[in-house]
Amino acid sequence: MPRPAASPPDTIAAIATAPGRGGVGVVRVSGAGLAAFARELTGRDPQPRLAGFTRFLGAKGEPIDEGLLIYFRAPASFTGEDVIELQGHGGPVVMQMLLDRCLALGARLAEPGEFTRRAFLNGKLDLAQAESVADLIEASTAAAAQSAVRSLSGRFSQEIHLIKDALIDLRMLVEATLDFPEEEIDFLEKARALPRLASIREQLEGVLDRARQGALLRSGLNVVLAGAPNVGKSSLLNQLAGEDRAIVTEVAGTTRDALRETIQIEGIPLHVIDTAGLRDTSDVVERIGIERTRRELERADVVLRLVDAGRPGETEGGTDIDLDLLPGVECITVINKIDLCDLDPARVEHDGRVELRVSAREGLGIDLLRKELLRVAGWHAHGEDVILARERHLLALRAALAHVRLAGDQLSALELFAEELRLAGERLGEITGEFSADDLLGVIFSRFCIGK
Ligand SMILES: Nc1nc2c(c(=O)[nH]1)N(C=O)[C@@H](CNc1ccc(C(=O)N[C@@H](CCC(=O)O)C(=O)O)cc1)CN2
Ligand SMILES: Nc1nc2c(ncn2[C@@H]2O[C@H](COP(=O)(O)OP(=O)(O)OP(=O)(O)O)[C@@H](O)[C@H]2O)c(=O)[nH]1
Ligand SMILES: [Mg+2]
Repeated sequence: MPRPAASPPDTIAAIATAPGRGGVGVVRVSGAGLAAFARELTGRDPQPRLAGFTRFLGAKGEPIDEGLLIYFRAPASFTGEDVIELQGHGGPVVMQMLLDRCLALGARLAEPGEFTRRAFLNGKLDLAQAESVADLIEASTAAAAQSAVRSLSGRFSQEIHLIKDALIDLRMLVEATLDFPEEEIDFLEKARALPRLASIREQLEGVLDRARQGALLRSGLNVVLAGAPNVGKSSLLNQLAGEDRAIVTEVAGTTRDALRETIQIEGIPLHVIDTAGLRDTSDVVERIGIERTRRELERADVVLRLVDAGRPGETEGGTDIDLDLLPGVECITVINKIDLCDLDPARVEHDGRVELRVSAREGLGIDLLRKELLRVAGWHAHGEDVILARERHLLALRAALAHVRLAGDQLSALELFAEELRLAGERLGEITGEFSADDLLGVIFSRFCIGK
């Protein structure tokens, strides 16, 4: 929703391309009256939305660089304000000189996310779309990027609007009936209020489920490899990563520091953490490493508890993980080194606990392990359906669903029924930014990179 601006906005500028050297670099400027700004910079009048080859001039008319200038006249721009882009040669020094020139012409340095924030405030994007801009830039897998693009195009927002509209329709009916109390019961029948409420609930549940999948796609899972020394944790990390990342030796106590490697399975980022083997030791360095293992275990979503197939009970002075200390953490027991005792790769389940038999060194049973990781992660979605949600969206969806469920319990008190529907709609409005406080916007946009 566009908001009226009190006074003309400052002109902001930033280098929009990544730091470092590249073929082309872009300085972006947004504000009011930028045609004059462009004239000072190039010595000629810019043509809206035409990329013109020009020289970019310094204060004394000396050339800083030559490149393309694009002038987007408000409101037809990314931010909805006048925007100019200086597309110059992509070196850090020349980019900084172009930026300094813009600052000298009256622009100030943009804050992180400020261009996108202005796009939001000018009604070019809603809040969920603005967030998806950052998610797209940060996406660590192609699947996550595709989901972010769908949100950017407004698919997620549209679904939220549809549910919100259904809530409003139902509420209007209820409020109309409030004036005729004797007809309340009739109303519920005639307006098919209950089936309509049930349908809204189902839609919300569906969106929430797909959003949970998206949250997984967005942030991934922490998978911690833990167990006694020498059971093959580092070998398993290397096998999952497909390259030699961790040092592997036959010496117990090789890994000292936790090592983190992000892999992906079907587009889900998994942050696999190799840790120091657990045992009582007098070695100072190793003790600190083991302390770190325990910290990683506390942050884990999934623990792969490794055991040596040849010596299942025995831990070479090592200690096993105390699962009781890790409530809510999924644990998969991985029996490693099956090649040494003629076992086949397998997935075995007893007492609800899953055990996988693998050989990290020979690469046996690794596919089973990958599948199992997806299963415990709760991944069951198919590409198109996933909504790349943030924690903020999940909270709002859950709260909206709770209000819709409460409404179902309030059929004998229509005022309360209507109030729950109103609250549910309000929570959904938070997602698209219709009811967002300034401090929330501050938090969201400050996490963007500069120039975005
Ligand atoms: N050079 C360049 N590439 C870029 C961007 C940019 O700002 N500059 N973008 C920055 O993120 C993204 C593209 N996003 C954009 C979104 C809207 C408009 C824009 O001019 N919108 C106008 C006109 C639309 C039209 O003609 O159909 C508008 O919305 O009114 C431009 C870029 C990615 N690529
Ligand atoms: N035969 C066989 N040997 C393995 C297998 N996995 C690991 N090993 C060997 O076991 C030894 C220890 O492997 P690592 O991966 O370093 O074990 P770790 O659990 O990381 O050990 P620490 O870092 O000391 O805690 C190495 O000699 C590996 O080659 C396997 O599947 N089969
Ligand atoms: Mg190791």
